[in-house]
Amino acid sequence: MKILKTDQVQLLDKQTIDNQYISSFKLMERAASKVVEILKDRHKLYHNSFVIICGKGNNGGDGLAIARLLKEAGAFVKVYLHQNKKYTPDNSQNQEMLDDRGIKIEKFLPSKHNIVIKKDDIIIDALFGMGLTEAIDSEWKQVFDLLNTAVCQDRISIDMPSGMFADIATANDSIVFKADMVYTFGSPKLALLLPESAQWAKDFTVVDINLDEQTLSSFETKNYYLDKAIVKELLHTPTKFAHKGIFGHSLIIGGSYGKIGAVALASKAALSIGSGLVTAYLPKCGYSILQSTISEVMCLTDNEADYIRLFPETDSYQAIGIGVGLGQNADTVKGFAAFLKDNTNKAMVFDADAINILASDNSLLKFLAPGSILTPHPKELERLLGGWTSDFEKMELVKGFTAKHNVVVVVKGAHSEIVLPSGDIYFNSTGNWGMATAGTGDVLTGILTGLLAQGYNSEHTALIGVYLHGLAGDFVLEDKHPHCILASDIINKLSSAYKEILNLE
Ligand SMILES: NC(=O)C1=CN([C@@H]2O[C@H](COP(=O)(O)OP(=O)(O)OC[C@H]3O[C@@H](n4cnc5c(N)ncnc54)[C@H](O)[C@@H]3O)[C@@H](O)[C@H]2O)[C@@H](O)CC1
Ligand SMILES: [K+]
Repeated sequence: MKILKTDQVQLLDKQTIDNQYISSFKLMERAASKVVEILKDRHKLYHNSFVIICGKGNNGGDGLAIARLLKEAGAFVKVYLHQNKKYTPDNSQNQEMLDDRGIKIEKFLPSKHNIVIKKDDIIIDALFGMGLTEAIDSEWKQVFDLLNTAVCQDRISIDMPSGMFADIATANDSIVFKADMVYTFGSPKLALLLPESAQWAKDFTVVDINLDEQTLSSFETKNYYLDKAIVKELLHTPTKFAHKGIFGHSLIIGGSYGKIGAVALASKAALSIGSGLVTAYLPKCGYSILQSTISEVMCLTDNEADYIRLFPETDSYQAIGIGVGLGQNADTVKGFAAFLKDNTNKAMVFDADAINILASDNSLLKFLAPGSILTPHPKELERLLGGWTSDFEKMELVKGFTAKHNVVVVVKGAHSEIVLPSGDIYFNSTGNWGMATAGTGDVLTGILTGLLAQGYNSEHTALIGVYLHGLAGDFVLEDKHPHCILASDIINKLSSAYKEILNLE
């Protein structure tokens, strides 16, 4: 799914109105009724009352229409409207419709208001949406403080949390509504996908309002929301003549004393995603552990007992994943550098200490084979790139890195960002907070290595792998609370993830 800029969203709304021969009022009505349908699932309408705070524009128009439709559905609503000289035509029309139905609209000024929030209320924020052009003025502070701190049942924003920009950074000290849930129209807005926005948008749901497909497909973008449709297109379907040779041989290099489990997880994940064969290369201390943990994995050991000094030959393998549990012993670091220089044509998956070693000696980066995949978590990324002042700046830094080294970077997080050498970014849509636990990164490394081994190119590997990893994590939630997820649970649900994408029972 494409992520659109503000001007594209505005043009798309306009083209939808033109091409579908509908009025802008009708489109607003469509948007409002979709939100009300979703609200009926989220809340028992009769148990709470909805306090709807509306602005002067079409975001406020949405709020007014939602108020009317909620009232018609039997809910108790209280409507506040920003007092203004001018409203958009659809906003005005919705005000009249509320008047006609005897639903009172209480007008307020930011500096003088009598908004009351009770503990059973659900706040709906429809003050500013995609029309926000500048930071909200300080005269609004007391209104937002009240809305953000009052005890209530739920805080919902329409389209965007008011005060938050959709595709540029919003300053940390800005006046912004703090939403538990944002119902955003058409496609996710870029800012909703970035970690720094979590303070204002805990979660979001994309509300499909049947915007014009033809216009949508004509838009150019560098940013995508990685969904099932994209991944389904990329997956190969093997024939009955397949044999283990064509599914490739993966090599997982890693492990040090006390961190052999990381190699076990990555190796098992590589097998489970479909690599035909998997060999693990680790220090001697890991041999018995690995052999007794996973029967299907072959094992090669270094001469050292507790860490890796000499790295293996790679000719027999279609894919290599390196770094899980590796440690940073001085001999390991030296061996790793020599290994990189010997393998400048072999695209690999780099994780954990492999990334830390690259970060501590930038001169090694020029030896990365084109198409390599790096999977840093935020701390590792910071070591690799230095700091940044906002997530928007971070994106630009990562794009510079992927272009310069011709590699793919997966920035791990709630919506992991897959950054391609072209500068295209895919934000993952699967996964949950329970996956922020030990070993899930090792599992991802194994998945990516196993996909590379099957002949997927690096870009497709990263897209398929990150999506399946998150989806498998979502399947774990069917029988576990997020707190209880183990990395190995994710491996056990990879099959369900595959089946879901391929629509198999
Ligand atoms: N255009 C359409 O057909 C549709 C629009 N929809 C809604 O319309 C919204 C956009 O509506 P609008 O373009 O009217 O804009 P908004 O309702 O988001 O904002 C209202 C107005 O506030 C003013 N403004 C901007 N920044 C301000 C600030 N810091 N302080 C005070 N005033 C400020 C601007 O003049 C802007 O036009 C979307 O977010 C969505 O909720 C939906 O109804 C779907 C259809
Ligand atoms: K809003």
